[in-house]
Parts: sequence; structure tokens; C-alpha cells
Amino acid sequence: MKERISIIGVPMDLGQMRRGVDMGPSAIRYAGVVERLEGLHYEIEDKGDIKIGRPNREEESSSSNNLRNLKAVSEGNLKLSEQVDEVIQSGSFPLVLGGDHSIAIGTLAGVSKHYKELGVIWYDAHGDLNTGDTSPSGNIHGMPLAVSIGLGDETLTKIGGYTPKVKPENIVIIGARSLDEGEKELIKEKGIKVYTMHEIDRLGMTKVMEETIHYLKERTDGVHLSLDLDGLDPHDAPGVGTPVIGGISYRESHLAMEMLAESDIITSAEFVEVNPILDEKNKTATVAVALMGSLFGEKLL
Ligand SMILES: NC(=[NH2+])NCCC[C@H](N)C(=O)O
Ligand SMILES: [Mn+2]
Ligand SMILES: [Mn+2]
Repeated sequence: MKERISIIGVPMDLGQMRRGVDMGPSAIRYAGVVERLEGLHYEIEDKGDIKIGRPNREEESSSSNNLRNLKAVSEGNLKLSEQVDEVIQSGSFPLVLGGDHSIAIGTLAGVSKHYKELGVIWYDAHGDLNTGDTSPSGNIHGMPLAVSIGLGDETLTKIGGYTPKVKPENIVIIGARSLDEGEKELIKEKGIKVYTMHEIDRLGMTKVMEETIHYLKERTDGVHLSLDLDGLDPHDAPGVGTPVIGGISYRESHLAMEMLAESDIITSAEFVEVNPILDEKNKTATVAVALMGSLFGEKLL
């Protein structure tokens, strides 16, 4: 892992309907992310927050493409992609704090320029593989993984000036338990590797992570971790906008992060969907920071 970590906050809440997730970066900072990682002897640079515009009501309501707030979401993601690109160029590790999951579009647009065969671990209850055509909600936070493999509206797929960002065979989804019909079809059609809760129960997290790490090590030259806090069970991470019961536990998640730290394959990361308004005393942000600790090598002894 690199010695310097650059934190980028993205106060984005326009990729879904529940306000408050724009305060995620503040909640994560308040939970002590900088101190925690400094304690692990990294040099931390907090780049502050990307400015996210407000949607123009008229413009958005006149568009009929099933992509809510498309303009403001794509503009925010363009700025994010530029920041992430700069951070990597400066030799630092980009750690992006969300914000709803639509920001993965910008993160991946910035990261992927630097790798020929970028791998992605998508730790999430959802597949986020919808397009405007398949989305039941029109919420762009349900679309970033599809966008990153080049599917969906050009305004999103072209961010960064190239498409696609990731090959479907370089993706591993972990924790899935809520997939829309179109997403299920896409997973089969593209051969995307998925560990649903069924496989996690059956194999155990140790085996799931061993297989994931082995799989990605063989075929990629960098791996981005996109961790949606709703991948965890809502008991452990209640402050999320689209909770789904029966999720990955706090313990299993720590184990997963520790195994990633040992493997040394992660080259960028983002933690998304922390919504302090829906949270219980900042529990979800605190869990996010604890997981970052493990991801960056924290050990008890
Ligand atoms: N990043 C997330 N929390 N995504 C939830 C997506 C939910 C649903 N599949 C949709 O497309 O609307
Ligand atoms: Mn999710
Ligand atoms: Mn997600």
C-alpha cells in the first residue's frame, strides 16, 4: 500500500431520493478517519469536499430518460474523476467518502485511466447494474456498475473521455441480496462474478475472500474497492438509504478488510451511502472508519 492517502469527500445525494447522505463525508470525518489512519503511520492529505451543484428543477423535470438529476450527477462525477486522477498522478492512494453510490462513476473514471486491467470489488447488497431502461426507480445510485462497463446514458459512460472503465470479468460483487430482473440478466450475460449472501453463508467469508483475491490477482493490475455500507446488515450499519436485511456482519466485514490488507491488492477505495440522518448516533460512519482501519492494516497485536 502507498504511504500517502488522499481523502476526497463527495457530498452527493442526487443519485437517490433520501436526503442526508450528502452529509456522509462529514459524519465519517467526525468519526475520526484522519486520526485513525494517521495512527497507522500514513501521511494523510484531506482534500476537502467536491462541490456538488443543485439540480435545476425545470431542466430535470423536462427530461424523460428515467435518470433522476442526470445533469448535476454527471457534473459532480466529472469533477470527482479529475480529482481522483490528480491524486493518483501525485503518487497518493485515493480514498473517496460518499455520498450516494452514483459517485463510483466518477471515482472509476479517474482511477481506471491508470490501469490496463482494473479490478473492482463491489461490496454491496445491490448490483447497481441498472440502466435507464431497466431501473425501477430512476435513481442513478443503482446504475454506477453498469455505467462503468459502458452501459447506459452516454453522459455518464463518457465521463473521463473513454469507455468502458472496467471489464465485466474483472468485477467481483460481494454481499448481493437484492437484484432487479434486468441486473440478473446482465450478470449472466456478462459473466460477472457474484458472491451472494448464499455463497457467503455456505463458504464462509474466509473462502470468499481467498477466492476473490486469487481471482483478481491473476487478471488485474490494480483493484478498486467500492464499499456500500448497505452491504453490511442494517443491524450493524443502520444509516443507509436502501437497507436490506440478512447482510454481511460487522465481523465478517472486518475479516474481509483484513484479508485485503494482507493481500496488498487494493489500489483505491471508496466508502459510500453513509446517511447520518438515518443513522443511530453516527454508528454507520464509525463502522466505516473501523473498516478503513482494517483495510489499511490495523491489527490488535
Ligand atoms: N447504491 C445503492 N444503494 N443502490 C440501490 C439500488 C436499488 C435498486 N436496485 C434501484 O436501482 O433503484
Ligand atoms: Mn447498496
Ligand atoms: Mn450500491
